[in-house]
Amino acid sequence: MSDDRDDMGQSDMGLVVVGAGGRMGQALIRAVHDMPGARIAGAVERPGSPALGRDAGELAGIGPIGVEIGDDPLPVFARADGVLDFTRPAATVEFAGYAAQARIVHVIGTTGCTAEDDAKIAAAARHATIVKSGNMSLGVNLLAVLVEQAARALEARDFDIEILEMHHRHKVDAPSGTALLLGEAAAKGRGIALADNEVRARDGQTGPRPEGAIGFAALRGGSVVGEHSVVLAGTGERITLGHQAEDRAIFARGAVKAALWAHGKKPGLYSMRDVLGLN
Ligand SMILES: NC(=O)C1=CN([C@@H]2O[C@H](COP(=O)(O)OP(=O)(O)OC[C@H]3O[C@@H](n4cnc5c(N)ncnc54)[C@H](OP(=O)(O)O)[C@@H]3O)[C@@H](O)[C@H]2O)C=CC1
Ligand SMILES: O=C(O)C1=N[C@H](C(=O)O)C[C@H](O)C1
Repeated sequence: MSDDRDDMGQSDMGLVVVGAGGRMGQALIRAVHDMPGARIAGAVERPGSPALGRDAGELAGIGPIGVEIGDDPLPVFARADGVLDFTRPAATVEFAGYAAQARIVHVIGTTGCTAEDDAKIAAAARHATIVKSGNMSLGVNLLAVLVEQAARALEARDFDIEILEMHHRHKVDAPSGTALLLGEAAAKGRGIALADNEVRARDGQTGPRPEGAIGFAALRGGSVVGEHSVVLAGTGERITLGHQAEDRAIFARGAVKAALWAHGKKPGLYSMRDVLGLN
């Protein structure tokens, strides 16, 4: 644990960044470095990663911080207060188990998890304090509240809901975690289950649109950080609610704030809406 104590004698929260060589991993290193009350307790990458042995700060562009990227999470988790995890579903499930063993905070930004992955994460939340969200930004979580309200106010027989997202060419999952989060918000507003009403793709002779469906469309290309629009399409008018992410720093700052919020909370599975007080 840390010796870095503030004026009140409180020590900073020690955070491990897993996937430290990735796009979000590097943004997280910078965000923890800049955030009062938090410090980097470790940096982990997958075995065989070219980032192994590098200084995490140097790789993230802030200069050396004396934290070498390693490939063994267990000893690093054992001396940390929390984990920031934007990696891949299989890795995240494994890290949730380790966070549960260590009884620490696990902030999960990884998207593309299956229902089976989510069940394992929920089981880990019996012992770990987990905050999981498809989007850690303030803007998107506020947008989700607005989408829920709009979906509640506008009836399914009058307004169709379509969710459009665009991301960079490297993204490996679709629809995005954010699109699904917004779909859940719309479904909640309508009082329906997303799983029973979602249309994830359209191709060929699709037939007319079923009333009450929530449709998704995903675009991939270039360096787009993340753009989401929720279209409520009526007859003769259309409402569009949207968010454009310009910098990954918004997700990284949100994740560090989530960790600080979760520190000392009892084990359980929390969302970013809990963290931001939007529930
Ligand atoms: N919730 C949110 O607010 C946000 C969520 N995301 C999500 O975060 C995830 C990561 O995105 P991004 O940073 O762009 O992707 P990257 O591919 O750039 O980063 C993922 C990193 O995790 C590493 N990794 C994979 N497996 C392991 C493992 N077992 N142990 C340690 N590290 C591992 C990868 O290594 P390698 O490349 O060598 O395999 C890579 O460095 C995605 O699911 C994305 O959708 C992204 C932005 C915001
Ligand atoms: O992969 C990304 O980049 C992003 N993933 C998240 C998602 O799937 O919604 C969040 C953000 O849009 C960037």
